[in-house]
Amino acid sequence: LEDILITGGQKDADNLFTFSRNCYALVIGILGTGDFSRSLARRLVACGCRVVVGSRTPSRFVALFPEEAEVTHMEAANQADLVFVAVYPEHYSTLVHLKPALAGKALVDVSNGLQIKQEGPSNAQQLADLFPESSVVKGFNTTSAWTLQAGPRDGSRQVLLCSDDQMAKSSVMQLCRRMGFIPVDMGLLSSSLEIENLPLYLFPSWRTPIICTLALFIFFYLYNSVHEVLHPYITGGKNKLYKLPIEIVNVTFPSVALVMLALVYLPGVIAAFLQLWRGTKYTRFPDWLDHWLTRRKQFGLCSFLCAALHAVYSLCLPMRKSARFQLLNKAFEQVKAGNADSWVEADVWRMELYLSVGIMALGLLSLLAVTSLPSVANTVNWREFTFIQSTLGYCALFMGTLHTLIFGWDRAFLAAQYHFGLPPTFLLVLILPLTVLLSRLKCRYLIMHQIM
Ligand SMILES: NC(=O)C1=CN([C@@H]2O[C@H](COP(=O)(O)OP(=O)(O)OC[C@H]3O[C@@H](n4cnc5c(N)ncnc54)[C@H](OP(=O)(O)O)[C@@H]3O)[C@@H](O)[C@H]2O)C=CC1
Ligand SMILES: [Cu+2]
Repeated sequence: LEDILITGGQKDADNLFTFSRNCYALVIGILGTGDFSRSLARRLVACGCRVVVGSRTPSRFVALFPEEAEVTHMEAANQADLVFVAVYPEHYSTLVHLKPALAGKALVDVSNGLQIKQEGPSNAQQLADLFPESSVVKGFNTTSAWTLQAGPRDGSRQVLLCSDDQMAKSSVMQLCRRMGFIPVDMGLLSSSLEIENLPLYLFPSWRTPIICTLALFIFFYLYNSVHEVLHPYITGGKNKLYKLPIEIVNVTFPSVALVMLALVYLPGVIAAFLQLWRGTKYTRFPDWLDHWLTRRKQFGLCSFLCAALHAVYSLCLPMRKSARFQLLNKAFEQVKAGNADSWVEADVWRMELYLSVGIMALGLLSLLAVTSLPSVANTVNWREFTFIQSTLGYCALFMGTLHTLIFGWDRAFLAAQYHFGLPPTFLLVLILPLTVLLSRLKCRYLIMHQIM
């Protein structure tokens, strides 16, 4: 077996060698004259390949292709060593008359599905069934016509490829490198279903975090509107609708940011408790916890976005006309009352501390967000990464909680006076981070005493 593997490998290597040497002399066929075909032809011509384009009506489209490319009838595909099928899969069956011309050649299926498919056959497998004598390679569907045309400088460089025929796949990989892309071997043709689904996914790992952010935002926004707009209107007939676009949004964002940040660390705590409870770390977590643990980065980035927006909104608060009028009115009332000094030491200190802690929390969150980028994360080792993401993350959570505490403690009691009970906002915003912080300390204690 080893012998076969070695000689097989040698043969492959030889083939690759002759292929790469002949790449310039190689004839690449493209079926179809659509957007994809045009961009691909341009790219191939630019890297020195000979291109033959097969069309049902060549005369109509010849002007759209670079001069170096030959646009002829479909049957011309038999001149090519490797053929790209740039035709929609619905029309594959109209190509069957090319079966003899395409026999023994590598066919590249670049098509995308219209919807996410859980079960096969994929487009590439259907093409392979139609052309059993050709070797089908799936690839380039994740590369847009635009990327092909602009060249790989300005777009994604990875091209995912799969095929049952190792030789055909190697040739396409080689061609890929010639064109400046990075081929990624995805294995056998059965992977084609996954490759076809890839461009159709809509932020799959972001769905839960975004839904959570939106739900929390709506909840806190409604609560704050009732508290700050509806309540003064009903009890005092005051019109406070002007608060809706900025002030209410501004007090809503930090609550969402803090709860989302707590939700980054909560699953880790639950997981640690679960392991302690079970007395082992060698059992699987339930699916929901698994799902939650893998989405922590997205939760954190949503939290960062809310915190950053809160900072921008806060900076804009004094710019508003309403703030200026309120300031003037206050000043006038003060003059009328003959009060020369409105300095309140406790209020001053509270504001200074509250702002300072808030800025620190935002700074730490930015650090967490930046180090979550793959290119930055790759430059730190595992210990450094956990130090930043875990220790500094808890610091950010602590500072954020402190920020809310200093700002909101008297509001909570104020609201209690209005027979509102303790505002649920305040409760949720404080209880969740505090629980996480406390249980984290407890976990540390348990681990330190080697109970795990
Ligand atoms: N556009 C893009 O950015 C990308 C496209 N793709 C895939 O590439 C393939 C082609 O896409 P695109 O170039 O945009 O599509 P177009 O509609 O622009 O082109 C399709 C071409 O197919 C040819 N064709 C052959 N047989 C038939 C037939 N029976 N009926 C209709 N047309 C036929 C036509 O050329 P003629 O009239 O000369 O025969 C036509 O120009 C698709 O499978 C798509 O999923 C993949 C990634 C990106
Ligand atoms: Cu704040």
